[in-house]
Amino acid sequence: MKGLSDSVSCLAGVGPKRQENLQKLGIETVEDLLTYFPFRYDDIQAKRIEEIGDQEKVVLKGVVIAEPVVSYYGHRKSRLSFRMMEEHAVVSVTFFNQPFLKSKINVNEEVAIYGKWDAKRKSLTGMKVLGTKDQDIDFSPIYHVSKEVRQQALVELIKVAFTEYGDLLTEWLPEELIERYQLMPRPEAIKAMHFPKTSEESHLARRRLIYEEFFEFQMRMQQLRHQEREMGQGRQLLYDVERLKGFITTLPFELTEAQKRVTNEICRDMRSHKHMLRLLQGDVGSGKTVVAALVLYAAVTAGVQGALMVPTEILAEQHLASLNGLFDPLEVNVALLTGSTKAKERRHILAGLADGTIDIVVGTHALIQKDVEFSQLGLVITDEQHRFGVNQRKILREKGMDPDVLFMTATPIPRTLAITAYGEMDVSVIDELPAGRIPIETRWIKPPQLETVLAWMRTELEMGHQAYVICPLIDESETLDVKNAMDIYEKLHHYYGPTYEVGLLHGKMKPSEKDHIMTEFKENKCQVLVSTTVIEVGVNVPNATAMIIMDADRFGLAQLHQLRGRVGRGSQASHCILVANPKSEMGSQRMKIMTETNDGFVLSQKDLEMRGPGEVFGARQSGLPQFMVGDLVADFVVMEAARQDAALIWSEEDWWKNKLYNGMKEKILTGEAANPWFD
Ligand SMILES: Nc1ncnc2c1ncn2[C@@H]1O[C@H](COP(=O)(O)OP(=O)(O)OP(=O)(O)O)[C@@H](O)[C@H]1O
Repeated sequence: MKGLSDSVSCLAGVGPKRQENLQKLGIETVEDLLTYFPFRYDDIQAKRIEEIGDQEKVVLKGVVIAEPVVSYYGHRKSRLSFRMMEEHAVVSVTFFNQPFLKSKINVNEEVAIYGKWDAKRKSLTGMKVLGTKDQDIDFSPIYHVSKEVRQQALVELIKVAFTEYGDLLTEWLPEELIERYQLMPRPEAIKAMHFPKTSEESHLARRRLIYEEFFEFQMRMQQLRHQEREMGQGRQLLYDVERLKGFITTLPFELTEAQKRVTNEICRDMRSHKHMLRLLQGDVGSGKTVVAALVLYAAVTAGVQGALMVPTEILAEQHLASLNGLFDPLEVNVALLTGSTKAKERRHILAGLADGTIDIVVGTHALIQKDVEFSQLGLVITDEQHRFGVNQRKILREKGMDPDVLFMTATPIPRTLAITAYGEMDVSVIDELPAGRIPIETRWIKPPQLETVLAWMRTELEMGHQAYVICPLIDESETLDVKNAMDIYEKLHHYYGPTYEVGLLHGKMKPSEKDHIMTEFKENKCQVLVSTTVIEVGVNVPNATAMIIMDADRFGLAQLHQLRGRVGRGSQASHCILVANPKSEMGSQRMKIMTETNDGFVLSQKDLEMRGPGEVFGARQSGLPQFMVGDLVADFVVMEAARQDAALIWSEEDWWKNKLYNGMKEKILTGEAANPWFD
């Protein structure tokens, strides 16, 4: 029988290769495909020519006013040019190497052209001719795609899926909620997300799906809490206070008041019968790693093992080194387990974890693989909680382990938002930086001043310091980002070489290559590191005192703050230069705020205030759960409503016995989460 959980390979035109490519986008079943929503729409009506930024991709509609001309040059190269009258202005359009398009361009006829805008020349470099009658020129959905799966192909496939499976889509939200919020029915909303007829319709569809997504999330957070209670009492970890105090006296610095406070909060949880489910928040550089070390050590003195899970191998190694440094005077056996741990070493570590001779293990997801057994796992700490979620926790439980769990994040989230976003989790905050830090000085410059900055950076390098140059996300496609980073790398290599070594780090590199270049940078064998945002989380190179962030307006405030936190980690004065030419007033404001404050909480509060509901597709804040349709910040009100609705339902005893909730029972109690929000 046909079902939405059928593999996409059941669809006409999907062979093994295509299936594999879709899988890379996270699309395995027909339902995955139908709910693979566009992240924005190209809305051509909205823009006037004066508002289009230079090099921005747009669709322009107009009447062709001069016969198109094709001229050939070079080896099989051609240029097709014509002029069209847009609403108020004459625009010249050029297509390269597509002479055959000439037949589609007729004088006095209306055309719609998708292309890149050159603001100075008032001309458009065409990329596509669109039919003007087509409704989709107004609302062309734009999906996150890959090199192998293109926009158009994806749209066609979604159409096929709708024809064959569309009528199997069902409603699961309770009637009372649909009525209360006047929500569009689910099947209709899903269809309108892909093929909206009007902007109004697309708005209503999004509204419905945002609520649905947040509501499911909140229902599952409640479910987690509920299971927590069902599980009954957790284990008390009776740690040795004297040994812990002794450890604190060996630290090379005095703990801040905030560090003491959160350590107490966590220790209290460990000592109690309750399972710990706590989020530790601290601004970049606030000293979370030390707190992690303290509580891991506490767990060890209670006779159990601890695990520290981090998202990348680079970070795992770095944390291992920090822990080993801190534990130096103590008898603690710490091991490292990642995807690249060699087989023999791995066997050795697994044996040590199973027989309890290893006290603490630091690692990546490799830690929760099937064959990893612990003797007595009592505490799991995960750094950057969004990468480790409910599902992994389930895996640990299924191994017969039920450790206390502490999530750590460097994203400073305003408290109200944190409570809503993390449902029922307890939250501890380190809201103080260690004394003696020199605040990072942040400056904002326009691209033409870059030369001056590069010259200034040379003086930093001459003082023996190191620098980061961060390249932005350019496009939906990672390939272009990498190319951009490479261009900048080439340029700097030319500029600083051979006196200074320039390195390149990007997401497409193999883990071993990344490790290699990171190590070179740490050991100061390379002085300038050009990088895409892969370095964002947690890298600690105190000798790096300068950072240049290219096209800084493409990043969200929270992300800029995270990036900036990579400098200013030592005792030297540090600088962060934002290179940006923002196209909007809001963009300029954001750059300005960055230069005015170093306080992550202030920044995230500002971010929250500035990002009105208008900017629904805005850059997502890192560190928060990831949603497919909703935006936690812009749609905060919806999230809060969903939280209250879910809490109310769970407060009803055995709500699943209520017939009105039949659809929801299936979805929440038996189904898998549609979106692993924290992964
Ligand atoms: N109380 C303290 N006094 C002085 N230095 C401290 C203190 N606590 C931590 N440090 C130092 O501050 C630096 C940053 O600490 P740590 O790496 O733990 O920060 P973090 O909160 O994990 O930051 P990030 O999220 O940016 O990685 C480290 O070099 C650490 O040794």
